Amino acid sequence: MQLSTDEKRAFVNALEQAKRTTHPDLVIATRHYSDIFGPDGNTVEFENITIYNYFVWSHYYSVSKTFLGAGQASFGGVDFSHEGPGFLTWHRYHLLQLEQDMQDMLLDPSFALPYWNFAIGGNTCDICTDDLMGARSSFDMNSLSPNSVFSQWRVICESVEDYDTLGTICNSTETSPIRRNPAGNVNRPMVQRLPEPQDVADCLQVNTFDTPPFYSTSSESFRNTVEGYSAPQGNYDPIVRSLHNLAHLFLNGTGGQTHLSPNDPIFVLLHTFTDAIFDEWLRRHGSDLAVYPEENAPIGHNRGYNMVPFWPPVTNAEMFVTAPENLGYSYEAEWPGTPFTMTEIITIAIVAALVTVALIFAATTCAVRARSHKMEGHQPLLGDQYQRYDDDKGQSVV
Ligand SMILES: O=C1C=c2cc(C(=O)O)[nH]c2=CC1=O
Repeated sequence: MQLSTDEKRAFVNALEQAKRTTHPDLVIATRHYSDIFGPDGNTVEFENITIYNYFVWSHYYSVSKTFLGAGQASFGGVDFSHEGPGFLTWHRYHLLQLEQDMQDMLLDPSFALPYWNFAIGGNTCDICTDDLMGARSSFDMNSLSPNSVFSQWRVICESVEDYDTLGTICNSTETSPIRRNPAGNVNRPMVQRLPEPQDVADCLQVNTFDTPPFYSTSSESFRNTVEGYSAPQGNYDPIVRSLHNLAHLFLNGTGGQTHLSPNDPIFVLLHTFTDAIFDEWLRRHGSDLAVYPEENAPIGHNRGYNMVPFWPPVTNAEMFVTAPENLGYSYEAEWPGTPFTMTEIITIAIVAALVTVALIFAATTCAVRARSHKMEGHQPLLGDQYQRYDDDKGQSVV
C-alpha cells in the first residue's frame, strides 16, 4: 500500500512480463521420467513454460500426488511444501527463485518483490484495486475487473483429476480466468475476515520453531501457527484457520485452492509477508539450526532434505537463516506491539508509584532546603541594625 504510483505500475508490469516470457533455463516434465521420450522413444514429453507459470507449476508439483509411472497408482498424502517444518523454508526459496528470474528478465538486479500486510482485520482486500492486484468485476462477484491486466491471465494446473486419471503431470496449457471473491465464502463465516494485527504479535511470541509430530496437528509450534492450523497463540485447534491459511481462504477462489493458488498473483504478496514474519521470528528467537528437526518430519521436510522440485538442489537448512545477513534482502515492516500481561501491568504500576513517591520526596526536600537558604539569605543577623530596647535606660538604641 506504500508503493508510489510508479512503483505499483512497475511491479504489475513486471508480473505481466513474467507471465508472458518463456523461462530461459527450465522446462517442465509432463510424464513420468520412464516415459519422458514418449511411446515411440522419440517424442520429448517436456515443455517450455513461462517464468510465472513455472512458479505456479513448481507449487502444484510439490503438493500433487507422486506419479509412479504408467499402470501404477499414484502415491498421495505427500505434501513437500505444507503441513511440516519445510513450509517456511520451501516458500522462501520459491519466492527467491521467482525474484531472481524476474531480475534476470528485467536486467535489473535491484528488482525486489514487495509484500502485502494481510493482517489488517476486516473484510476488505485493500490491494484488490486495478492499480495493484485487480478490483472486483462489477459484472461478476467472482471475477476480476476488466481494467486489471490480471483479468486477462489464464490459470494452469486446473485439471488435477484428469492428470491423476491419465497418469500425466500438469502441463503449460492455460485454461480459465482467475477467480476471486474476497470475504465472499457465505458457507464459512470464519474465513470472511482477514487476520488481525494482534495475531501477528501473538504468533511471534511462540518460542518453539516446530513441535512433534511436525505436522498440521502440531501445538505450540511457531511454524504451524504462522501457517495457520493453530490459534495465533499457538494452541492447535482443528477448526481454526489463521494467518497464512486464513489469508488464502479469505480470497475464496483460485488463491484458496492449494494446487492452483499461485495462479492468483496475490499469492506472491501473501507469501512475502509470511516470509517477513518468519524472518522477524528468526531475528527475535535466533536461527540456530538445532531447533529445526533433523528427522521425523514428513518426507521432504527434514533439515537436510532437498526441497522438491527445486533445481539445482537446495535443502531446508539453507533457507533457515536470517535474510538480511545471509540472503541479501530485508523487509521494511513494522510489527504490532504486544499488550502487557497483568503481572507486567502491576509491576509497572508499582515501579511508577515508587518513582513518583521518590520524585515528590526529592522535590519537597529541595523546596524546604531552598526555602531555608532563602530565609537565611534575607534574614539579617541580629545585630546593630536592629533596635534593641534597653530596659535599664528606658531608651532604645540602634
Ligand atoms: O494455497 C493454499 C490454499 C490453502 C487452503 C488452506 C486451508 O487451510 O484450507 N491452506 C492452504 C494453503 C495454501 O497454500
